[in-house]
Amino acid sequence: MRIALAGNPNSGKTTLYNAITGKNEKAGNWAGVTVDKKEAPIKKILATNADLLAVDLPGAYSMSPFTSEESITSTYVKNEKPDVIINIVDATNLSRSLFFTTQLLELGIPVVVALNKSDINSKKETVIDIAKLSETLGCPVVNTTATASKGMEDLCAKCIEVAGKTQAAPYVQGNIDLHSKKAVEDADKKRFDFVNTVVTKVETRKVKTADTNKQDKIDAILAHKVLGIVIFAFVMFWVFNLSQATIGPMIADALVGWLEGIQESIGGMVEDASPFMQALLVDGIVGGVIAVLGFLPLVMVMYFLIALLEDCGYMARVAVVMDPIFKKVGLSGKSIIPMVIGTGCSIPAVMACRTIRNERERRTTAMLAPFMPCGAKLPVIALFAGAFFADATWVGTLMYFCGILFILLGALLTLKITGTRVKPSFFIMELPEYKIPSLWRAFISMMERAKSFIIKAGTIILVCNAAVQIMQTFTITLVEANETGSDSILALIANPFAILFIPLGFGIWQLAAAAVTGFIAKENVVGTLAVCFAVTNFINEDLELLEGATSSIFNTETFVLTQVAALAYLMFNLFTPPCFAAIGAMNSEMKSAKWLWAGIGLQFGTGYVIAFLVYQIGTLIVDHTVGAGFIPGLIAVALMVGYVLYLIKKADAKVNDYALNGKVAA
Ligand SMILES: Nc1nc2c(ncn2[C@@H]2O[C@H](COP(=O)(O)OP(=O)(O)OP(=O)(O)O)[C@@H](O)[C@H]2O)c(=O)[nH]1
Ligand SMILES: [Mg+2]
Repeated sequence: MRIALAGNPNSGKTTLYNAITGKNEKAGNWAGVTVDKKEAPIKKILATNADLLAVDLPGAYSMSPFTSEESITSTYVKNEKPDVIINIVDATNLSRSLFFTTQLLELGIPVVVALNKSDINSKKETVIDIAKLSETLGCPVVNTTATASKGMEDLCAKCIEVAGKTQAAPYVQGNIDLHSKKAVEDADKKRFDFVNTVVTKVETRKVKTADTNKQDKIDAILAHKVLGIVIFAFVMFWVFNLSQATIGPMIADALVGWLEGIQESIGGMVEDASPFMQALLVDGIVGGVIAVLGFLPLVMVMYFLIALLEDCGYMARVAVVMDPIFKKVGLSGKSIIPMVIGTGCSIPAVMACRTIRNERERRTTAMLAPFMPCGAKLPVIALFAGAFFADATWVGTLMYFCGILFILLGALLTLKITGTRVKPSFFIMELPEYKIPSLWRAFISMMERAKSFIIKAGTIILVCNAAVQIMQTFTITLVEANETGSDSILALIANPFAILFIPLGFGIWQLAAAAVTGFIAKENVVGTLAVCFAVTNFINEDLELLEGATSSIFNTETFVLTQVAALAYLMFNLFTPPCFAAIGAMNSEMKSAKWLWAGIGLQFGTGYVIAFLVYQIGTLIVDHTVGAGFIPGLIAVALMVGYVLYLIKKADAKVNDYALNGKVAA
């Protein structure tokens, strides 16, 4: 038996789904977290009857969808005909929620209403007469608190009870002309009137204005147009400080020590094997994986903090703060949600673009969201911040805000190139109430993400490291490469790229190889460097600054990477296209090959130009002379800029053309 969970955004569908299925799908304190349907069997303890299947759906305000994720919900309940619908209603906002409820009740599928967040109602002394509501709606109503798994048995029992039965709809719209805006509006108004009479009948509120005033006062500061941005910068600084400079590295130190112990014992076990096999297993596979895993605590602390910020309702305010800025470049505050999600991983971030109604805005956001430093890029940031910049915190924060800046610039460029005159899209975001974030939920969310980080390290990263180790050990004729590996297969493949990177300050084959493997997965940058330089522990003293600017491993006899070049390299890795998986997600959300290739082109262009500017201008400031490869680099950058200007001009001409024709017609 299939039970669909449907209801308004942010009503607690996913939390309830997790409670009855034992899954850990992402829930968050804002509207539009779930963008795709998810299915899982309901836990046996909740129902004596076996095969119950729950389907979590994206939030919807009505059966006539506005956004593509809303249409997933309406299409699902209409076409897939679930056996029962659990309509999750936010009990703190009955009048808004029941609009959708009355529509669901018209479908002829048995409905059970879950009056969720009933804990908040008890606190606020809002009382809802369940018996009366159930009688008026003609379906069972159950009080639930999904966060505490309360009311779940009752809910499941009611579902089994109503399955296969018919319910009379309390309100029937009748036939109207769906093409007439007026007719639809009138019908909606009538429905609202009906809902309001129901609410007045069943709900008694003890009005507590003091409470809402307190929220408004906090919002006046946190969502203030200027102060809000300063506070956001301050908050992100602390997120990076705790995750990358203080708590994160402390835990990482202990973890790496322990992992190195394991590596040694594995080394002991294969003492008798051939030197090649030893190197492959101990340095290549185990060493490379450990180098990446060493950063796990940093990533976990960051995930934990972001989860807390999401849960308390702060991130929804950030969207409001950013809205006016994003509007100027043709996006809206809605685009900030994919970016917040992007600090975890670009794939769900790109998928979250579905909540954006305007097609151009949606594609632009999907193309630019990967500029946010995701969890996989964090180890790269931490490595370079630690190795080259004693104060690790500002590097991470800077990269975060550079990500936002490049998103804004990219959006502006896209706007100019597509030649669209911006019709400001309205951004209405319901601000969730502030609440004390749950440490437990943040912990669960952190563990869920940590699990995928570990799995990735043990699979893709492991295989890549092994491949890199093998390619570094042998020449193309399959004899052993020299000590430095400069005649190895890896060097052979990486050298052409290294030449392209000379104007960016890192024309070194090892670094080029790491940047290239980074397109498979960004953690590979760290893994490949670990294998190439035979370093396992990037966290502790190995990388402490030497006197002067650069760290020990990047300051060998063969090459010296300056601080400026290191920053350019870091930015190149962060702001070129994301990993292949994220590009796949971009492809499926954009649904246009032209946009996809333009997006990848823009990402490559951005990374290259930024790295060039950082390296050349930085070198000019530090050494009073431009860096290597300045002229060829300048030509390459000028060509890219020229091409973009040409596209803008072409778009402008098209727009003027329209304007002219318009005049003629008038
Ligand atoms: N106090 C309280 N909070 C709840 C309850 N159920 C859910 N929440 C919170 O409400 C917020 C939204 O929960 P989600 O489960 O993500 O809501 P959703 O309906 O799946 O939202 P979308 O996927 O965006 O449509 C989260 O911050 C939850 O912790 C509840 O019973 N009581
Ligand atoms: Mg959800």
